[in-house]
Parts: sequence; structure tokens; C-alpha cells
Amino acid sequence: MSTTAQPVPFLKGHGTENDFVIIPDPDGRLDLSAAAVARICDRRAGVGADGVLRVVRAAADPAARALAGEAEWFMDYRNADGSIAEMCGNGVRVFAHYLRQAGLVKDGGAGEGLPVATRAGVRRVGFAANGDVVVDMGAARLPAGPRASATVTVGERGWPALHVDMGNPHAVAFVDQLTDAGRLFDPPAVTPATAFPAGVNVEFAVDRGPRHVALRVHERGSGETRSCGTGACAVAVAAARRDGLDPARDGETATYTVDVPGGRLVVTEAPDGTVTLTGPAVLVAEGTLDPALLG
Ligand SMILES: N[C@@H](CCC[C@H](N)C(=O)O)C(=O)O
Repeated sequence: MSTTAQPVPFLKGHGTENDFVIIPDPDGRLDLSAAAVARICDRRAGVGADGVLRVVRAAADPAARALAGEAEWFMDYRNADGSIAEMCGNGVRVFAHYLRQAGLVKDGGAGEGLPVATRAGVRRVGFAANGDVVVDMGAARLPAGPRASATVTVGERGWPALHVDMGNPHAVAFVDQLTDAGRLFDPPAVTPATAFPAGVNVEFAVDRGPRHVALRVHERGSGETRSCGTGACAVAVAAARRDGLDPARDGETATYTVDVPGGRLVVTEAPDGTVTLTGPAVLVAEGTLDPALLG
């Protein structure tokens, strides 16, 4: 791979205002450094976004080559600080919406769902008649033992938090009011640090009604964002367990509405463990990146 001196095309999109710069790089020619991602995501000197979605054929990227038989396209997701994350629930919906809009998928991605390779494995994405994008997020994992829970602290206040792994790590704390989390300019402290050796996304959740919750999130690598798809799934699963629901045991799907600062998502957890995330995906702009941003 080599850095190009040519302007690089991009698009801007979002899912419930979790916003992304989408960079089509089908043949994997772009050498996208962490510093370049941070410059692109800078909201004053760059395009501005919570993260970057590089669109590359799975066969053209060493990180996804092993999945090329299952999925043509790889979502190379990066956080705003340039760090790599395993999975992004809003990102994969925006990514699939882009592939469909750009005519890059056969039969418009219909059928059994459009497979998208991610660092957390292949995720299947479907398109609802009302325009929503639905993604099979796989099963949530709730680690047992000393990594099962943690304490989240902001300033003088602390809350118990449940560890929920959605391919990426989450600590879910139920609070009285979303404002209890303060301004969230800095990452909340999460202890013990050994529970999350690769860092963690922290969700603060409140109840809005029966099977209806709301959250704020501080994302690893991106700060406070207006939405987090994997975070919404983690909160729904944590709320279900707190409410005494376990679809695998009960044989019934649990459905939660999850309000985020940027909109509304719906999360289901089926008896076979499958977690499904439904919400909007929008493309809002396109242009070219100044080569100086890429470095
Ligand atoms: N906003 C995303 C999650 C992005 C990755 C996260 N910041 C991490 O580092 O794990 C979502 O919609 O899931």
C-alpha cells in the first residue's frame, strides 16, 4: 500500500448522529495512518466525525482476507483518535447503506442480509421498507468472574457497571439521571482496569418506561458521541438481565427501545442469543479530501 498524492473521495454519513467519514478504497491502495484519521475527524481543521469507515474489499486487506469467502466488503473502522475498534453498530449500518446506494452490492443487498466483514467477524445487514437498516450483531458476551463487573466513577460519584462485550467492550452503569454523568469531557474512570485491558466504552443508562431506556455514552477513542450502536445493544442486554429477562432461558425475544441523544434505536435479543440493532442510516455529503489531511 502507498500513500496517494491525489485528492481522495469521501462521503459523510451518520446513524442517529453518530457520524462517520466514509472513504471508498475498494482495492486497498490507501495507507490510512492513525494520524491521518485523527486529522480527518478533527471537527475544526478536518471534515469532523466520530470515526472513519474505510470501504475495502475483504480480499484486499490482510485484516479481513480470511473472511473474503463470506463477505465481499470489509468495514475498516477507526475511532476519531485513529485507534482501531473491533466493531461499530451504527457504522456497519451506514457502511451497508453506502454500499447499496453506490450499487456495490448484488441484488441491492436483499436476500439473507448483506454480509459485511468486521474485525469482530461477519455481520449481516438488512434493509427495512421504512428505510431503517437492521443488523445482526451476533450474541452479547457477559464475562464471568472478576471481569463481570466494574465501578464507573465520574468526579465524586461512582456506580456499579456490567461488562457486556458486543465484539467491543462496554461497561453499562444505570444512573438516576443522565445528567449525573456530568460533562464527560474526560473518560470516566473504570476500575479495576484489569476488567478492560484494551480500554472500554462507558454507557450511562436510565429507564424511560417498560422496556424503554435512554443512554449517554463515552466512547473509547472518540469521547462522548450522540449515539453508539454497540452501546445501545449492551444497554438493552444489561437492562434485560436487570429486569429478570434472559431470552435463552425464557424462550422469548426481549425487545428494548433505546433513546440516544441523536435519536432512537431498537434492540432485540432472541432465544438463540442473536442481538439485532435497528435504526436509520443517512448519507449527507460527499467531496474530496485534501491530500494534506492524509499526510
Ligand atoms: N459508535 C460505535 C462504536 C465505535 C467503536 C468504539 N468507540 C470502540 O472503541 O469500541 C457503535 O455505533 O457501535
